[in-house]
Amino acid sequence: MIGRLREEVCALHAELIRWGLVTWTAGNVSARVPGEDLLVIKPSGVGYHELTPANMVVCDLKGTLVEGEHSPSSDTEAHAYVYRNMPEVGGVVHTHSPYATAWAARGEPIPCSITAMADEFGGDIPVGPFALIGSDAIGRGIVETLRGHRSPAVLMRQHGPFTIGRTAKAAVKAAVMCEDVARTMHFARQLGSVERLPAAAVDSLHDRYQNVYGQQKGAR
Ligand SMILES: O=C(CO)[C@@H](O)[C@@H](O)COP(=O)(O)O
Repeated sequence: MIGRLREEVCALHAELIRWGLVTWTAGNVSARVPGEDLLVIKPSGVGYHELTPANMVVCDLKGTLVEGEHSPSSDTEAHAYVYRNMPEVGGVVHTHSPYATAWAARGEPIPCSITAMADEFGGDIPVGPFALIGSDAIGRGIVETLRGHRSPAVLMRQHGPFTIGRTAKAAVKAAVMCEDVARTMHFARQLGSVERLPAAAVDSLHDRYQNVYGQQKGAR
């Protein structure tokens, strides 16, 4: 299981580069090890082109290194705090994607004014508190903001987006969609005012997208 997760987490880091969500060594992806108090995450400060399944790091859910030659990501404690406090979460992602990070820099939630936001986020993308790196403060801010919230993304104030998902792949998808809607809403706001969708429409769109869209059972 851990070997497969090393491969999956390594491959998902390449998606952050592919979708233009990170610069240099910023950002990180982790996956919970099912049934274990463990997570797999990238090594800190290692270039994306140098990441391999073998240099992924295994930590316990306090953020302590369990297996690996490298120091774990600076955000390991934040990811670990989320896993300890949100048992339904299987993956956590952090990026510095430019448009979402610009909304975070302003401390402004992204208003749910387009159907793509209702689909993936079920409402606004909220802002979490500013917190310094290197403790579980960021993790506390993520959990405080997202617990009971439909959005899988939070804009940590003056820092950048963190996303969660049932799997690491779902958390990466949320990070990709977060940057996509942050960009669209940036353009919309630049050229005029925007209006939120009616709550009933958001509920209906979110339900369809989460439960029917695509090849899900009952889609036909
Ligand atoms: O923003 C932060 C920490 O929150 C960056 O240092 C982070 O994106 C990358 O750090 P790591 O290389 O994962 O240690």
